[in-house]
Amino acid sequence: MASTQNLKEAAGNHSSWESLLPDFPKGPLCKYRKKASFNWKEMAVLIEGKDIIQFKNRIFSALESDPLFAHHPGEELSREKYQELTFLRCKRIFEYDFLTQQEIIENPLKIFHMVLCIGMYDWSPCIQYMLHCGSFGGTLLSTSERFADFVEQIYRMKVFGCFALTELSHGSNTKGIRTTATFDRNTQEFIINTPDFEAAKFWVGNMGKHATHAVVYAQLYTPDGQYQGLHSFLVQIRDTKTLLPIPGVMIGDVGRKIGQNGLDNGFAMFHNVRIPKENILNIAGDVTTEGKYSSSVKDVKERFSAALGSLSSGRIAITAVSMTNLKLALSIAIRFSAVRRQFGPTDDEEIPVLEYQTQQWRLLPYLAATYALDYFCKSLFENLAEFYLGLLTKQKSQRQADLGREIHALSAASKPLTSWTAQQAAQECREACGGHGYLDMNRLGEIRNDNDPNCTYEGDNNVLLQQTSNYLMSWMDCIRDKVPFESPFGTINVLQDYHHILGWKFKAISVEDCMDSSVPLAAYKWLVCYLLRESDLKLSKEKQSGRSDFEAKNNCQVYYCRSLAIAFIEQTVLQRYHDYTHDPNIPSTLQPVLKNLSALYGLWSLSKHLAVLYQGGYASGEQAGRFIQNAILELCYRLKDDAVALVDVFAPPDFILNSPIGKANGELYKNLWGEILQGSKTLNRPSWWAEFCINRPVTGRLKSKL
Ligand SMILES: CCCCCCCCCCCCCCCCCCCCCCCC(=O)SCCNC(=O)CCNC(=O)[C@H](O)C(C)(C)COP(=O)(O)OP(=O)(O)OC[C@H]1O[C@@H](n2cnc3c(N)ncnc32)[C@H](O)[C@@H]1OP(=O)(O)O
Ligand SMILES: Cc1cc2nc3c(=O)[nH]c(=O)nc-3n(C[C@H](O)[C@H](O)[C@H](O)COP(=O)(O)OP(=O)(O)OC[C@H]3O[C@@H](n4cnc5c(N)ncnc54)[C@H](O)[C@@H]3O)c2cc1C
Repeated sequence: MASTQNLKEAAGNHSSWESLLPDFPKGPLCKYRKKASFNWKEMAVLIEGKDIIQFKNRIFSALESDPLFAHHPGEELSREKYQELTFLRCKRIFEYDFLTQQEIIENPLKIFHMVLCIGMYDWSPCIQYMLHCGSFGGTLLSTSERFADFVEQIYRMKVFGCFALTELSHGSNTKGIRTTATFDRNTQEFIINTPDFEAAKFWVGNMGKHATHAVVYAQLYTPDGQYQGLHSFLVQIRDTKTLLPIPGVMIGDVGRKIGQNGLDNGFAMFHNVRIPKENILNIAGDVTTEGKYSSSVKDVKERFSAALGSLSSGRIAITAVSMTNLKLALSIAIRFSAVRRQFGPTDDEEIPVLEYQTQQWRLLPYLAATYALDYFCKSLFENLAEFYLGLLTKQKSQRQADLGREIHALSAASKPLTSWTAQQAAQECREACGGHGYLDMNRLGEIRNDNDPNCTYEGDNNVLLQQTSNYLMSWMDCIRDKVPFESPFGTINVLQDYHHILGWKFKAISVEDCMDSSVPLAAYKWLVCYLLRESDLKLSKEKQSGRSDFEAKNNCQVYYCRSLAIAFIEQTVLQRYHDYTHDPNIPSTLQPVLKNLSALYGLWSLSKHLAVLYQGGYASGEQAGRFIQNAILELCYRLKDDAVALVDVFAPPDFILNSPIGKANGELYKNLWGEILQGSKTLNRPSWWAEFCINRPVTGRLKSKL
């Protein structure tokens, strides 16, 4: 549903938008801006609302005016300097204190807008901040009152935190974690121990150089020798006055990474480190003074879910981080494509590369995906806020448990979908900008490399998709027995009509028929039901042929459960975006372009499943596939004149985007040339000039004499 406030503001008077969103400088992009079918400012107000636009402007201009955030063209920072700068910038975010508690309560979505604005500038300080306030602080905040005073220290940056789950030899398999926490009744302490280096905590963001405290996951043992499963503990790892390691803790940095090098990812080994009894995060279980394990959650599996529950918010955060990378990459590639000219119908008339069908087809579906995923992220964050409120208020209802399961299933698939889409888009945008896309200063390499770990951390994408398909498969008994069911956010309610939907067929009889997202949406509903049925059948067959549960599940992933999880999340994104774009309250000036985006996202995503649509009998004959392909091309064509304005809606200011070829004035060559000449060493003779001019090589001097 469209936000009523945003609808009112979009319908409001145009002059009030002007001060919020100043016009772009005149230049080569004006040609496309004039051709747009809608007013980009009206669209921005509809999508974000004035309050958020003002809030974002406040953050962007604070960063732009602050020398700590100044760009230094042509300068290459060492890793150590970059880590220092990242920390100083993170500290500055605390000094700005952009959000009051009251603002967070009134609109929790502002937290995410704030961090994403900072991430648009550079992901390193943003992720450092999120790990500290979100993964570390948020986990303690939602645990119990016991940590209230400590949480105060987190948000005042008196301590600095990290989240330590992964070990050198175990990441995805969290049950395989080998760090131990043994309760000592005599001293009322837990003893945290790393059995050997393969069980060292590894990859932990902030741990490498500066975190003072960690949420450490460990296997709990009570004094009776009983193993109580995976739990988390608050452990001090460095002295807050000296940043030297606490006795018994060996900590270090894992080294240079492919991206995000401002962040210090680290490792730690604990040699019988003692922590107070109160430092167990009593989310699902606790230990009494006598050393007895107590838990209100009787089921071991449920305790495990609760111990890992805080990962869902991280996965939703990463969904939003990836979607933001789409915005950055597309802003650059589309502005470039609208100005860059190559070839033309006549020798003396070259046309912008955006006019080429191939360029449109390579970029515009990602633009449509950005709009659909942006809307989805916000709706998912609202779902998370509802779940989080329940956690904070200690809800123990069945609904709260169901919310947790659904949030887990959604976040375990939304992270893969969005991070992979951004990964592919960043590469496509890089190539779409030709050689200039490969220049570091144009930022597409940085976006691609910084996005890359989104596919791995907070759970490897392929592993996470199994969680979503497990959740979907868990409804099969209800479906078979025709027992009514529903989920709190309604995302699985489509399965209520499973038997009926399986009889559906592709019905469109022309390309024009396919130009609305209702067509791909219907196909997706069938696809989800079909893949669910096939996955279930495959699992039964595997079991019947004598395979163990483990083997059977493993043999059902490729083409079955994995595809099911992907189809489900794409269908969910499309359903929400379709409903939004077809809301009768959307201004008529914006609805046509929004509907085109929705249709393009739906058809383009669906086109990757064409083989299955035919295989399962939903589509038959040549026409269905041809209609879908032609509709995609037609939508790309219809959207190409809107593309620049659509990017203007979400592109951050030039200072933040920091890409000469992506600047809002479209002066591609002037911007690029200017930036190159600003480099402090661009025109210098190399410092090693004498190696050529004086120390000439003696050809063959080192040739083997054998
Ligand atoms: C001013 C500012 C204030 C801000 C404060 C406000 C705070 C608001 C909170 C916002 C938080 C924002 C956080 C931002 C963070 C952004 C960080 C970005 C940078 C990234 C850093 C990276 C950090 C990391 O990588 S941490 C390490 C992550 N590691 C993993 O994710 C490991 C992946 N593996 C697993 O999770 C599991 O082992 C899994 C899921 C593969 C399961 O393995 P297994 O096969 O052993 O178990 P199952 O049998 O499948 O599961 C049993 C049972 O449990 C259920 N379950 C599992 N996980 C969850 C879960 N997370 N939630 C709920 N339920 C879960 C599972 O479904 C099963 O249930 P059944 O019903 O039995 O099927
Ligand atoms: C930049 C970065 C920052 C990180 N920050 C943190 C942090 O702050 N805190 C923290 O605790 N961790 C952190 N991590 C670790 C991260 O969470 C793990 O890397 C992630 O959970 C994946 O685990 P793994 O590396 O052990 O991969 P593995 O589990 O070893 O996976 C290797 C491959 O095997 C495949 N695979 C594994 N299991 C299965 C299966 N059952 N079925 C099919 N295929 C499978 C995977 O798909 C993958 O391709 C970070 C990682 C990175 C890269």
